[in-house]
Amino acid sequence: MSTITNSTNIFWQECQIGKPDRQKLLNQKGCVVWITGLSGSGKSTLACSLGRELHTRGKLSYVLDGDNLRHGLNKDLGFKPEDRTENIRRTGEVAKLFADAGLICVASLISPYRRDRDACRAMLPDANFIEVFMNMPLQLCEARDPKGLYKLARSGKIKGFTGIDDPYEPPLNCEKLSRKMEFVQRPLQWLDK
Ligand SMILES: Nc1ncnc2c1ncn2[C@@H]1O[C@H](COP(=O)(O)OS(=O)(=O)O)[C@@H](OP(=O)(O)O)[C@H]1O
Ligand SMILES: Nc1ncnc2c1ncn2[C@@H]1O[C@H](COP(=O)(O)OP(=O)(O)O)[C@@H](O)[C@H]1O
Repeated sequence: MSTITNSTNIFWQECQIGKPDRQKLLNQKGCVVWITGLSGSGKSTLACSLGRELHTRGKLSYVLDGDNLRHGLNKDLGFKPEDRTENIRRTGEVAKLFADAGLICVASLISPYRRDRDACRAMLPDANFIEVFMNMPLQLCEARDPKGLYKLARSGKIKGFTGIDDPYEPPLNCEKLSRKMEFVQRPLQWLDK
C-alpha cells in the first residue's frame, strides 16, 4: 500500500469534449458490467463471451480481468483483505475511466467483499453499473478447479483462498444472476435498453 499522503491543492480539469460527445461518436452508452463470483465460477469465460458478442454487434468494449490486472497495474498486491480492497478500488477507478471514455467495460474479479463492490458502484451513476453474480456453488467451482488452486488451498499450500479460508459475500442487490452461458444475452438486452 502507498505511504504517500493524500494530495492537496488539486483542481478538477474539464475538457470541451465530454462523455456525451464520445458516446455519440461511438453510438453506445459507456458503462461497467461488473462480474463477481468464486474462482472457477466462469467469470472470465462470461467476460470474454460478452466482449466477443459486443464486438460482433459493433460495440466497443474492454475486459478488465483480475488475473490479468495482477500482472501489471496491481502486481504489488496480494490476497490479504486490504490488498483485495485496494485491488477492487483501483479496478473500479479504471473501469470508471473506461466508461467515461464511452466504452462498455467488463470487469471480472472475484471481488469477494460486498463493501468494495458497493464502493465501485457508488463511483458511477446508478444505471451505469451492472453487477453480475456468477451464482455457482463452491462444490462445482472446486470440482472444475482448472488451475488446481482449490487443491492447493485444501492441502494448506495456499492460505486465505476465497471460499475455503477467506470469505465470499454474495451480492444482495445485483442486477443479474448468472447460472448459464445463455445469460450472455441478458446483459446485452440490458445494454440495448
Ligand atoms: N488466495 C486466493 N484467493 C483467490 N484467488 C486467488 C488466490 N490466490 C491466487 N488466486 C488467483 O487470483 C485470481 C483472483 O484475482 P482477483 O483479482 O479477481 O481477486 S480479488 O478480487 O482481489 O479477490 C483467481 O483467478 P480466478 O480463478 O479467475 O478467479 C486465482 O487464479
Ligand atoms: N457455463 C459454463 N459451463 C461449464 N463450464 C464452464 C462454464 N463457464 C466456464 N466454464 C469452465 O469453468 C472453468 C472456470 O471458468 P473461468 O471462466 O476461468 O472462471 P473464473 O474466471 O471465475 O475463475 C473453465 O474451465 C471454464 O471452461
